[in-house]
Amino acid sequence: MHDGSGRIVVQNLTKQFGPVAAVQNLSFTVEPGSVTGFLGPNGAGKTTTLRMLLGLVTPTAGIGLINGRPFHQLGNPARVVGAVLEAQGFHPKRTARNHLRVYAAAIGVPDSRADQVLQLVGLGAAGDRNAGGFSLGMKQRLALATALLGDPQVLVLDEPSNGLDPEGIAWLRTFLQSYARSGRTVLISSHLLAEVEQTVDQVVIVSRGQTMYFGPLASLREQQQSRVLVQPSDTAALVAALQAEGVTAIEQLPDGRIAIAGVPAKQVADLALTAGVSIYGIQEEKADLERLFFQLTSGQYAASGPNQYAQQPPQGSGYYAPPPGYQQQPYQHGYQQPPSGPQAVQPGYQQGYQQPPGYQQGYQPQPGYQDPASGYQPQPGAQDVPPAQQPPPAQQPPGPQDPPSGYQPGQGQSGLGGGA
Ligand SMILES: Nc1ncnc2c1ncn2[C@@H]1O[C@H](COP(=O)(O)OP(=O)(O)OP(=O)(O)O)[C@@H](O)[C@H]1O
Repeated sequence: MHDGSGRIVVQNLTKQFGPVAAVQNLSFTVEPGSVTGFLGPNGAGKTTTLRMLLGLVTPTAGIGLINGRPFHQLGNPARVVGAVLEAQGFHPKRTARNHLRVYAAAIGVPDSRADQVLQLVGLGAAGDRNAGGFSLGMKQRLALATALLGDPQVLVLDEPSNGLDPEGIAWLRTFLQSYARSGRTVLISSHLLAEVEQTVDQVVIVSRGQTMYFGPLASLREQQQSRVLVQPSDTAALVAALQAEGVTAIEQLPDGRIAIAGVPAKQVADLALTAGVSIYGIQEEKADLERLFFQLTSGQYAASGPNQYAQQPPQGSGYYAPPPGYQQQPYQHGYQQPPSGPQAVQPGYQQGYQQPPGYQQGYQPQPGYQDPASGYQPQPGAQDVPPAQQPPPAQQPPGPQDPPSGYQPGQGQSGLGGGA
């Protein structure tokens, strides 16, 4: 039996697809009560990791656990984990309500749950419409509704904001935060930090299948450092003057300016004056999280050449500093060598999650839901279906409502926990 903790543990997960190292030694933990963002550029290995966690891909090495168990040992996984990997695969001629009823029957929850989850995701008025006519955003909501059918303790969503309009994104944010604050676990992937920045409490940032950062978003924010952007009359002379003063975090910008981190603008201007360099423009720039994210992940496809002014980044400043354990390479503009091994994950960030203020407010769990610590209870009605009458696990919903061709259990509407 699983431990009911709501905890996701990814331990040294590795997946090699022939020559492609999709995921390399990835480790992180997601605690209940939080929304965790799983972030990285296209091809970073996010989907592969989630698919391994959901038992859809066999790891080359390592393990993914939900409630202390691999997915296939969860019993009726749809009651533990709801997942959306792709908002695809709905039968186009099936109404949203019927789609949900098929899956409700497959996991042994009553038909009435279909209407409940339609309401939950804001599709209450669209239950009689065929899913084939849904917009991408509506399909995202329907996929989420499917994932919620089993009233799961853990939600795993791959790029859930795809196709949502701004109102939909705001709605999803509130929904996921409320869901987490009711004591559940939410893991969402995205390739855009900005998209989830206001939603997530902690982040796992991956690049080229490796962990670049794992910890609270607040700590990542604290690592930011402002830069001074300068347009000097003689760049080489100013760089030499800065380096003579021990200033090494200097970057050549494409527009001809140089960016200097770790020193105030006044010091740069004074140094320039002493060196006889005129300043045509100077500006203090507050680093934003997006740029830090880009710097952590840009190695994946970066093709920029070496920066002629590049020096070793300042240790511990957090601005360019990679996690402890990182083996320093000659620093290149826009390029960060990834860390190797689990020790690259910042140790302090693995500490227990602190419940955010307002915890237990917001999302109201289904009646009958109990805190995981006291044993997870399926929602009322679910247990009304005697085990003998329960349909077999939802490999394929039966009969005339068979999924469209190309459907694979666990894809698309994998609210059944990847095919349960
Ligand atoms: N079945 C597969 N066979 C071969 N290579 C694969 C397979 N699945 C994924 N890959 C490769 O593994 C790497 C990671 O892919 P993955 O889909 O996990 O990344 P991602 O971070 O989810 O990207 P995106 O944001 O674009 O969805 C990519 O290089 C991809 O081409």
